Amino acid sequence: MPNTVLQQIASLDWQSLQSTLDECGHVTIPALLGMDECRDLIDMYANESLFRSRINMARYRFGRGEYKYFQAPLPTLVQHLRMGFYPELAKTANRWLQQRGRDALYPQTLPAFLERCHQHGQNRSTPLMLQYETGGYNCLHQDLYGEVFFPFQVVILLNQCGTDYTGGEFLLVEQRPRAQSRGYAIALQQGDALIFPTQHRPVQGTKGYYQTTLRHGVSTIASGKRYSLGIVFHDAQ
Ligand SMILES: O=C(O)CCC(=O)C(=O)O
Ligand SMILES: [Fe+2]
Repeated sequence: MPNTVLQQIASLDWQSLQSTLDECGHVTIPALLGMDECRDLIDMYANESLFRSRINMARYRFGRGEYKYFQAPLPTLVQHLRMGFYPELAKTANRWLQQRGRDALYPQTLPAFLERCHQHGQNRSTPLMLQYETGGYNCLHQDLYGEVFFPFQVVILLNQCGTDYTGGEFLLVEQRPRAQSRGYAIALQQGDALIFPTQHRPVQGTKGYYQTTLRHGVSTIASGKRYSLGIVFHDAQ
């Protein structure tokens, strides 16, 4: 497979994406994947040999639906998405730390960051695919899998809202210190990638930056079946 996704990610307008991330904490990249790539990923879902484990969400009261963690080595497209997004998001992550008077923490490349995960006993791959049927949903949560975690993650919607399913919006809830929480309902289209914070983001206040806490989830699928791909950058314990 050619490195098209790597090239595509590298040629995005990162200056504009970075400033939206600074302002809003999250940003959508429309149609990063084409329909064929989305379909190929959905087809992978049935191939058990590609995954290390399958989670029935209702069993853990995580929601209603199912997800599977990819087995390492990751399929090329998934690996390229993880490799391609990491360096730019590491820059944002380090800039956010520096805004809050902290040292830059994130190495420039994904292999260097994963090496740190491995040193902390986090060896299991975390990119995942999720499948929800009518009535399915994903409770608000954070994807932290150990002491080491990357402050951004990416989700890509793999099928089409309105055609393949209805409902099922991506939800992001931002808890602000000493204030009420704010909710964002993000209606993604097939192939769209959404970058969002794993746990926190800095917000400029009158006396410098303060930190908000984020959780994400998915609203109820009113009809049909919804598929998504989650790119988590840290490996799991
Ligand atoms: O299905 C979704 O859109 C949400 C997936 C999710 O929770 C994740 O990628 O971490
Ligand atoms: Fe998640």
